[in-house]
Amino acid sequence: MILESTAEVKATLKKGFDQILTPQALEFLEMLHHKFEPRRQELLKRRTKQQEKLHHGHTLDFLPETKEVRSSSWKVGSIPDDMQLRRVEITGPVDRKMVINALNSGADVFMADFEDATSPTWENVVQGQLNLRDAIRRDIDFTVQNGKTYRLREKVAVLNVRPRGWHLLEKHLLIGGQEIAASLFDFGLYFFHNAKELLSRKSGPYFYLPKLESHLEARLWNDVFVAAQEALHLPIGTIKATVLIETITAAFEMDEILYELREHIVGLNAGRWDYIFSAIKKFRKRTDVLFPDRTDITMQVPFMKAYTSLLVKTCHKRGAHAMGGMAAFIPNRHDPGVNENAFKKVRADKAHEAQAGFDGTWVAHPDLVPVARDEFDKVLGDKPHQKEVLCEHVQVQAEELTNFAIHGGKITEAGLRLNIHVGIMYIGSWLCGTGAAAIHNLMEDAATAEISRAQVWQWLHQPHTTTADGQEITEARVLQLIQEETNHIKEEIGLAKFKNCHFERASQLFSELVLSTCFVDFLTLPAYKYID
Ligand SMILES: CC(=O)SCCNC(=O)CCNC(=O)[C@H](O)C(C)(C)COP(=O)(O)OP(=O)(O)OC[C@H]1O[C@@H](n2cnc3c(N)ncnc32)[C@H](O)[C@@H]1OP(=O)(O)O
Ligand SMILES: O=CC(=O)O
Ligand SMILES: [Mg+2]
Repeated sequence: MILESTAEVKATLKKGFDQILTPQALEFLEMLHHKFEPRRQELLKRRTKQQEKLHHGHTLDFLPETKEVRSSSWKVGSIPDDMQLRRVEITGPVDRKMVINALNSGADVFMADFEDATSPTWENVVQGQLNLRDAIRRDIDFTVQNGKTYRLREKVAVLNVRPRGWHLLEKHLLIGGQEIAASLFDFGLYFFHNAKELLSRKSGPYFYLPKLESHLEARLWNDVFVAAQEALHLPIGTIKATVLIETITAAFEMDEILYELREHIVGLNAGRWDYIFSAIKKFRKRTDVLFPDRTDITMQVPFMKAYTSLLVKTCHKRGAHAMGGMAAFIPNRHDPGVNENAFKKVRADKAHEAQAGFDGTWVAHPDLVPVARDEFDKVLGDKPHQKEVLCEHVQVQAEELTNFAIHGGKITEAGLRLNIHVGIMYIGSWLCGTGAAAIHNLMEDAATAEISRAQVWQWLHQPHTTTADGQEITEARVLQLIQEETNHIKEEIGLAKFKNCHFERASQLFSELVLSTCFVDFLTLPAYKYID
């Protein structure tokens, strides 16, 4: 029986978009939606229930019901040749120039990002698919106003794609009147159009999976992969994925996540920024857990060290790559001082990661590729990875993953102000269609901005929180600082940009997010209402 399609695109189709949103591709998305939407919704409800339990004093621990998975001996499946060496991975949004620059950057892998680094306007997400499709076929160029043309070099980075997380919807595609999950939209279109082409070019459909909160969410991805491969008559295991461990709940289920996806997974990545956000979010009401200024939550604090060392150990035990994360320092080609600082900071961060046993890492900017490579080369030499480092001495208990004490950490007026400034700047940029921005020489994206607004929320809603000078953080004080920082931003970027990019709305949204007694799970959920 042939069912009539119920897919409905609620947006205009720009030039070329019809080549992505073909009837066959929509039919494929429809199949994924019908098969998996009910489970996605159940899993989101499960997140809410778990949060309630944490509010009521429960803490996190390794799962008794999956003890066998942790204690038995098994390994992940085969890893394709072109995913063996991933010493340096560049990440970035999916706009045409950036895609070409990233593929040409000299990095081993390019993670094209529909998540933290992309503001998911209709234009960005569909044009992004077109850009990736063209890049895979080496049929891509881009000319800027001054006449400079961008083209692919002979040797380019291996492409991995990060679809949006399970919590987001794509409002422009309805299936039977229901908005499709953004994860299925991004994954489905990329896979449908490119899987076979990639295989013919001796690569494959490779993904990064963001913001998973449990192994059951990994199981859902695994089932999506199986259904997608079957639909295109491709062998199971064709898809390969790296899962970001960037929620504190997932840190307790790393073995289980690898196991659920064992035919498809090649590694775990330490997504440090969302991880910090998740720790704040999950424990935001616990009066014994009050996080200091964002700048004090470094990779060296106990809970971050515990999680990253457990990640390396778990990956290596199971034959998977352990991938490091993003140092936020961004160079500036016009400012040698900023450059020098960024290189120094990133070098130190990458040196730590390489020594801790990671097999590769992320950079946010092409100029950082050689810096990160250099530090990994020093430790790895000629080897593609260091999976033989088993870290058997590492013993991480639940208490260490949830030991949020930060020696010497303080909440300061400057830290409060900075969080407000960065939060509004980032939301303004996101509403204007840009999902990653250099703000005061730091890379800010959806994950880092979440930390800023979650911290202000926590400091305001935990009774009688004070800054180091003894002043209480009250609603009136936060509102005053929001007003002052909004004015500073207006001066900094100029009235025209302030108005055109809806910074007033960004400031309003930031206020709502931090003042509301009910914590909003992701800032991108309410912000999505304001973009087309
Ligand atoms: C927490 C996480 O999830 S981290 C992963 C998600 N975040 C990201 O991926 C952020 C990626 N980085 C970026 O988007 C950018 O580097 C920014 C926005 C931070 C800074 O970008 P810019 O302000 O354009 O930097 P800058 O002006 O120094 O760029 C110089 C050149 O490098 C290019 N470039 C900079 N970053 C990247 C990148 N990540 N990928 C490809 N090209 C890049 C620019 O396009 C520019 O090219 P051009 O000279 O041909 O015009
Ligand atoms: O996605 C990466 C992160 O740090 O968050
Ligand atoms: Mg993230």
